Amino acid sequence: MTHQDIFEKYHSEHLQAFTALREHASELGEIARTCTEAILSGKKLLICGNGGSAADAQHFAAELTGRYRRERHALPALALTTDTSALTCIGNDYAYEDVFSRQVEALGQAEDVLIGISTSGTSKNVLKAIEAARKKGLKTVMLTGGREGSSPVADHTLKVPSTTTAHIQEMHIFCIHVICENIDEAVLEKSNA
Ligand SMILES: O=C(CO)[C@@H](O)[C@H](O)[C@H](O)[C@H](O)COP(=O)(O)O
Ligand SMILES: [Zn+2]
Repeated sequence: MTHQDIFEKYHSEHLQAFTALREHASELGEIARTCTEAILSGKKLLICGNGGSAADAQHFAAELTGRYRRERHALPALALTTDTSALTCIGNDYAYEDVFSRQVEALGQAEDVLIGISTSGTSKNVLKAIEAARKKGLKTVMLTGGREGSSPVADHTLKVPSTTTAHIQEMHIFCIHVICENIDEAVLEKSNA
């Protein structure tokens, strides 16, 4: 296959997933509302995921603590994927599936939002983080994909209509940016009122 063939195939698969995502706009709206309400009431977002989704968790948190598109005050969000001492201690002394849930137990407070990102929807550490968050009274959100076997365990779940990890990740980052647009809009509206 030439680059042009690869490009056309990849572009068309991406477009198919992106077009189908339109059907999930209202679920994404619910998720954005959950995150926005938490931020407006002084609560924080905790975000976790593995591999590419760990990068997405960090990207998301940085949009809030740093900035997204517009100038505004810093907002509280934390990726649970960045503290190598915590990750290696918990992974080594307990189990890899506990690396996020243990941090949720330590850092999560009622009405914060835990966002789990998993393209398969089956990563045990992400599922355990959602369980731990529920127990502590956090709101829970899951960004996942359309594969069989991933059943919703969170208060709000967005299943991207694709079964290809790469395209699910591409849709996740789009969704994250839409959530950030909503948060910025509400925060700026409040600070200008
Ligand atoms: O980015 C990729 C593949 O595009 C990989 O790093 C991928 O994120 C890893 O295999 C993850 O461990 C997959 O976990 P999950 O999305 O199924 O929860
Ligand atoms: Zn971004």
